[in-house]
Amino acid sequence: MDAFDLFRKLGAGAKFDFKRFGKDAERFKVMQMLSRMFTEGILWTSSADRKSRGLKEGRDRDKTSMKRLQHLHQEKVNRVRTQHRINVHGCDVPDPVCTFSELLSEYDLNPRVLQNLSAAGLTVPTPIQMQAIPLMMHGRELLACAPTGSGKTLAFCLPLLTHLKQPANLGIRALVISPTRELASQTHRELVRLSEGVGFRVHILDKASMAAKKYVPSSNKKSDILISTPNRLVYLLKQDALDLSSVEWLVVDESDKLFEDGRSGFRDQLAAVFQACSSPRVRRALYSATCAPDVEQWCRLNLDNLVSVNIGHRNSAVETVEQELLFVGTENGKLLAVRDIIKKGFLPPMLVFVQSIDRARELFHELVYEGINVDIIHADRTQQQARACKLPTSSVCNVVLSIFVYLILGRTGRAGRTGRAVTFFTEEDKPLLRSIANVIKQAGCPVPGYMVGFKKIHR
Ligand SMILES: Nc1ncnc2c1ncn2[C@@H]1O[C@H](COP(=O)(O)OP(=O)(O)OP(=O)(O)O)[C@@H](O)[C@H]1O
Repeated sequence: MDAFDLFRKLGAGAKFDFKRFGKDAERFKVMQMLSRMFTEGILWTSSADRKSRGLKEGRDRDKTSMKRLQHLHQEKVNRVRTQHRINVHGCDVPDPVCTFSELLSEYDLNPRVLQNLSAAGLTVPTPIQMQAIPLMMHGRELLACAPTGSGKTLAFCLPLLTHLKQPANLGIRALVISPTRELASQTHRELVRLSEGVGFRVHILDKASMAAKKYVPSSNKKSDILISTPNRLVYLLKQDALDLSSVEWLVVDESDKLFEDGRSGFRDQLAAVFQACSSPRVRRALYSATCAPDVEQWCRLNLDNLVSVNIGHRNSAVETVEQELLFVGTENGKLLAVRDIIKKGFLPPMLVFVQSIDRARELFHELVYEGINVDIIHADRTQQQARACKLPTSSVCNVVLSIFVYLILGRTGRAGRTGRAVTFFTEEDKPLLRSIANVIKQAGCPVPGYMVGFKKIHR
């Protein structure tokens, strides 16, 4: 029996004085339930009262009060969404939650999970968590877009744990697809941390765990949640070595990366995974840092009664990062500008994003020559080399060169921590400047007016 059933049983036929107790109902967050009971004809004025004043009169009066209260409630919900820049599209969207403890009473969150949350120092949900958690807890299919570092992992982990309730030898019931092994491990860690004391079997499908027999696909009845990269998953599916027919929740994390150019094969992989998750009860959620039109289009075609949630502006830069655009004239000017920033003093570490491996190598040698403590991360380096690239945040001048796209700059502003991002541009970059300046402006950082006035490019 859920909270509404209980409320319905207790309150059936009762009189509710909206004038006197309306505020209390708001305070105790039962307004939605009252309004549902009223619409379903369960909540009335008492029969004696109805008789003495005539049924119609009583009903009409209460209906007006209810409408007014519903209106007030909707206003409050809108205020919360506006304040946290939560944009939703879809029908019958549940209200956002403002505290994790609301999930106990309204959505049956396991108290031990709540305890694990607060032990980890997580007390207030982030905007994406406020809206995506209730949606998934209602079993709604979802496309959730929120900036990097905004807590998307927790936004899907909590509903998965709530949905599964407790460990069961029924096969894999929740599947998370992550684009990289690193992200898969991060999600694995989060799920293990949250489910401590509840006993869920959370497994990661990678070479290491399979070699160590931590996860054996043929005996997947002993697994509740599986996390995997798409390649490995599809490889096993092709060999008929994995049964996904018991999956009830499929989450695709960082879906924009999986759809990036050059990875169009992923769409076929995803289709294969969707097909393998053959249970009629399966629900799907896609999470992503940016709201790419092709991902949105794909979701509209493939998901059922889709709700999309966007936090902030689409493709926006993170607000905790102070963004700056700096004109450096030519390519050589970039090196001079980096040197200048370092000489003026800054709080290490610093990440420098460049466009190619060659460029990273070039800059690396220049900075080493200057006596700067610098390391480099790129795809050609081995996993060990990349892992060994550690950055002590002492007074030593640390620089890491990395190859990423512009918006990943947001990674410096994770979970509310602040950072500074400087984008160098040359004469050649001018055609792209208007779009970048607009993104930075949306994040609330100043940009010279002439930049946003540049001509729009269409492609
Ligand atoms: N409600 C919260 N309160 C405080 N910190 C939180 C909260 N939710 C998540 N975090 C922390 O914020 C950090 C970033 O979260 P997370 O990695 O889930 O972000 P993300 O949106 O998935 O980012 P990315 O797109 O880079 O993967 C983590 O260290 C996480 O523990």
